[in-house]
Amino acid sequence: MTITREKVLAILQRLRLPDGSDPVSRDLIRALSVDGGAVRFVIEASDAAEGRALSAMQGQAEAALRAEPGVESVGIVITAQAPARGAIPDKAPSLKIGQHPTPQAGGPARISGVDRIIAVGSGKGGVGKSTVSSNLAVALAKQGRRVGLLDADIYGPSQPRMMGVSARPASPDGKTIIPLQAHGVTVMSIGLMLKEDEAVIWRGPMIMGALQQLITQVDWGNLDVLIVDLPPGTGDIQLSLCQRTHLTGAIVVSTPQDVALLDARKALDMFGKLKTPVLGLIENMSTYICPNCGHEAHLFGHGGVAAEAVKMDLPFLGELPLDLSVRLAGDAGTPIAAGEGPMAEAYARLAHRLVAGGMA
Ligand SMILES: Nc1ncnc2c1ncn2[C@@H]1O[C@H](COP(=O)(O)OP(=O)(O)OP(=O)(O)O)[C@@H](O)[C@H]1O
Repeated sequence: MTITREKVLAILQRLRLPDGSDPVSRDLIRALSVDGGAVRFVIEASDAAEGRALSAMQGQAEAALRAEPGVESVGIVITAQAPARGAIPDKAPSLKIGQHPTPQAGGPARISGVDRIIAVGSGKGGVGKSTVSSNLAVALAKQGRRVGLLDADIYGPSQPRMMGVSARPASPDGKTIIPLQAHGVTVMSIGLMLKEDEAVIWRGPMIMGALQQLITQVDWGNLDVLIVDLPPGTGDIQLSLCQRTHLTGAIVVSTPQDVALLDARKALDMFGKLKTPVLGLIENMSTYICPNCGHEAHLFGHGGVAAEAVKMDLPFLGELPLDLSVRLAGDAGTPIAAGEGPMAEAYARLAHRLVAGGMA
């Protein structure tokens, strides 16, 4: 007898809270994972008082789950956010971006009209994940694919600058958000909904709500592939995206440096735990060729990501050189892949590989 995520949710839905509602409909269950017979999840209370009130339910949930055939262990954690009055906005910005996520029945959902979704992640920040996302999106569009780019880096959205878009997306009916178009790609970023220089200080549920809105409220149209530029690390956004959205898979970007690789391994471990297939690894800032003398240098080392891919039995998708033109193009809002030259060709090869493999 095996236990499934759906079965766990059905059991939890039978429990009653003091107000007569159940924890699933109240959207209190987070990070549910069912790994063999091990069931783990977080009950998220809105404050400490609710957390205390919910601790009775923790025992009932554990007893109900343990009684279920196939369940070997149950791990439940109650978290309660301390209210930080004044510091954290309760109200979301316009278009109500940043609401609490609504409960979602069943497993990860597909986006209607979108054939594939690829998440681009990294363990460490600054390794070029956003650069790879935008250039890959543009390179795929150049090969005739219908491509969307979602900037899910809520804390540091960089796609508006890299893709050269700044207009606020329209919402004729106040609900659907019309994404922007740039370099043949349909683009949406939380950065387009916020004022420039405005810091996002949201609690986990609001962040997850914002992500859910960006995915479900944006009119993505018909896409062959949606590229999702994740924030660095292994936090709420990654968890929420992998658990709520049906992903084709994830690509992990790293530099060959040991410290970056160390963090990349954590990202790979996270995708493994969340059962998101890893489509492959990319080595960015691999080789530097001096524009004056042609000397080839390896500022962050070389080949470390390819070696890691072999070790982990994962596809190595390619290496991208460190090249000043990449940064300048990104800063100027026209990804290097939109033009011609060796870097554009490197991205074209990467895009071709994904298309040939049925991944994009
Ligand atoms: N191959 C490259 N050659 C030269 N510069 C690069 C290359 N890749 C990325 N960069 C530059 O490095 C900086 C960091 O890149 P980027 O913002 O894409 O990284 P990131 O991993 O998305 O960072 P963050 O952690 O902020 O999300 C940017 O200025 C970008 O232009």
